[in-house]
Order: sequence, then C-alpha cells, then structure tokens
Amino acid sequence: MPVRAVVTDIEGTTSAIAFVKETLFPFAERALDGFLAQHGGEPAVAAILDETRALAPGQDPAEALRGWMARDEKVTPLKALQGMIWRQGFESGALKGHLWPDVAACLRAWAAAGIALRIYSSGSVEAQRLLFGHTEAGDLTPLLSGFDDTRTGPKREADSYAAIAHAAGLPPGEMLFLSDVAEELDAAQAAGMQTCQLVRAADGTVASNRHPACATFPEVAARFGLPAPDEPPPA
Ligand SMILES: CSCCC(=O)C(=O)COP(=O)(O)O
Ligand SMILES: [Mg+2]
Repeated sequence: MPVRAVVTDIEGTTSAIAFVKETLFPFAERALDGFLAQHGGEPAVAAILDETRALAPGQDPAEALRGWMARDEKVTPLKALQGMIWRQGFESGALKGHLWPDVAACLRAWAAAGIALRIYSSGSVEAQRLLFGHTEAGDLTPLLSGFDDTRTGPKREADSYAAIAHAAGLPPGEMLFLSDVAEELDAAQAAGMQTCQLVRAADGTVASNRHPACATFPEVAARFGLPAPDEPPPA
C-alpha cells in the first residue's frame, strides 16, 4: 500500500540518543530547582506539580521529577516540564535540535511530494516543536502537520496509533511509523500501520527482526517508495 503519511519518533530515530541523554536531560536537571522557584506558582507549572504528586504520593515533587529524570522514565508531567525548561535554551541559542545528517533533506523531499509528516515522541509536543524549530538545518516545523506525545497515549499501545491515524484522517495502512524501539513498532503494526525500525549505528540500536530495518532515512525512502532527496546529506 502506498505511504501517504510518515509518523516519526525522535530519540534514536531522527536524533541521537546521546543528544537527548547528554545534552537535553542534563540541561533540564541543572535548571530544575531554579525553574520551579521562579515559575512554580504559574498555573501550567502548578498543574504539572499536582500531576507529579498524584503519581508519586508522599514524595517531594522536585525529588520525584529528579528521580524520573535519572532513570529516564517517560512520565508525562516530567516530559511536559522538561519542554518548558528547554524553551529558554532553544530560544536563547544555547540548545540546537540535533538531527542525523540524512533526516532534514528527506523530510523536505517527502513534504514536497505531499506526504503528511507527523511526530510521535515521549518528548512533549512543546519540546518537539522547539527541537524541530531550532535545528542546524533551520526551522522544520512548517513541514510537520501533526505532533503527538504521551498525552495521546502510551507509545507501546495500539490505541495510541489508532488515535494518531484518526487525527490524520488516513487509514492506518497508508501510514508509516518510524522508531528505534521494537515494542513501539509492534503497537503501531497492531493498529494497522506500516513500520520500520531505525537502526542507527551510532546509537547502538539492535535490529529486532520483527520489522523492516533501515540505517538512514534515504534507506527508508528506497524501501517504502518515498521520494529521495535531490541533494546528498552533508558529510
Ligand atoms: C525534544 S524531544 C525530547 C526527547 C525526549 O525527551 C524523549 O523522551 C524522547 O523519546 P522518544 O519517544 O522520541 O524516543
Ligand atoms: Mg525513540
């Protein structure tokens, strides 16, 4: 079936795991206490702290958030708060959204051919917009027609992918989900989507054998009949 929409994960798929773990997470960790001291009374931040207390009863919310960060737990209020903290970094230029060198040219070629492009990541929608709005290849958000995070649903549950297909207004079979995590691909496949695992050598991803595997976006293009970019990716 032809692919009319591509839904992509971020960490391990468009972007290096090391960028998330060694740049983004430490940035949020360093800024956490100051951010809560300055913004803790604002309604959006107070709501995140309430969500945190509900998920970690009896624990100081800042400590709960710090623990989730240390264990890389994809907990929705943590992800929302990280997005808010990263805003300052992206907008000041202290942070640049990392994309593997093959990604931007393919996204441009696919969008130009009328393929709908969407993001589905554990990173909050705010963080997704910031990352794609501030990449070394420029602002790529005009190429993207939809953003979903774990408020849509857990990434390992088929219903989340059904909801994404519904929001895109397409049959799931005409949508291709890209991720480094086999369990996420299993869920997308259970919802009827086409799937491809990104096995990025630098990320040390191990191919699952349950899904087609590609090392780069141009390989994805070749395998799924998507247009390839005109220009070669920068070295
Ligand atoms: C700017 S997105 C930050 C990435 C992040 O926090 C994360 O947890 C990524 O998880 P993914 O679902 O994209 O693998
Ligand atoms: Mg990932």
